[in-house]
Amino acid sequence: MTSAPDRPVIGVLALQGDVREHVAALRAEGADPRPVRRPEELADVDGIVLPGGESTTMAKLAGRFGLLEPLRAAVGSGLPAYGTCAGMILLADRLLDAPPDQATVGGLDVTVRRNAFGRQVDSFESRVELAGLDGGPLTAVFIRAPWVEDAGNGVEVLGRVVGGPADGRIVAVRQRNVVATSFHPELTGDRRVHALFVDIVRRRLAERAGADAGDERGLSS
Ligand SMILES: NC(=O)CC[C@H](N)C(=O)O
Repeated sequence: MTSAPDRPVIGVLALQGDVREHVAALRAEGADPRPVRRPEELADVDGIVLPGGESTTMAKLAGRFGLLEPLRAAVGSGLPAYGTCAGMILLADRLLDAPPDQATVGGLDVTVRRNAFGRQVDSFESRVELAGLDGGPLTAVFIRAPWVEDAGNGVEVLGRVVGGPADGRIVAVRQRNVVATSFHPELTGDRRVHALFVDIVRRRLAERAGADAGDERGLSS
């Protein structure tokens, strides 16, 4: 991980799902996005995006491509990660309404319910206000989306649904360097969540560069 903090290398898990849209949004925010399909590619990134798609398929493919354990280890040791929709499901420590053998990467101390908005409601749009995001509510596109059923103490709730039958449901969370949204900002052209994530990645790179410089000067042991 030797990238310059101003142009961090951000991987997009490219096994299935809406990879291209994330690549475009990350590039527009000044990152150097790269598709990740193999463990060697994961080793080169400063952050990782887990896209929307089908979480059962993605989890199976991640296992088959030997990526599940490396992803767990990387996210577990602080690699910034951002998951949208199926990506949120992959980052959850616990799942509801999932096949019993569905594996996750984990890293977020949350219980996520798959297809939570009901089968009739395949997709819809809603305005969601996100904590810490300037510029007013964003248009959230939900597609067979999950929600966060409950969140542990260390998890910051960034956004909830307002109004309708799902009023108050948690749809955006952050725990340290891990961010997840039930919806798909990569599909709307509103790049504020990607900007937030790129900023998390940049800050971590800068911190690590500072720590390394300290090591070289013998300032830390
Ligand atoms: N748009 C999406 O990512 C849908 C997620 C899908 N329902 C799943 O469970 O994986």
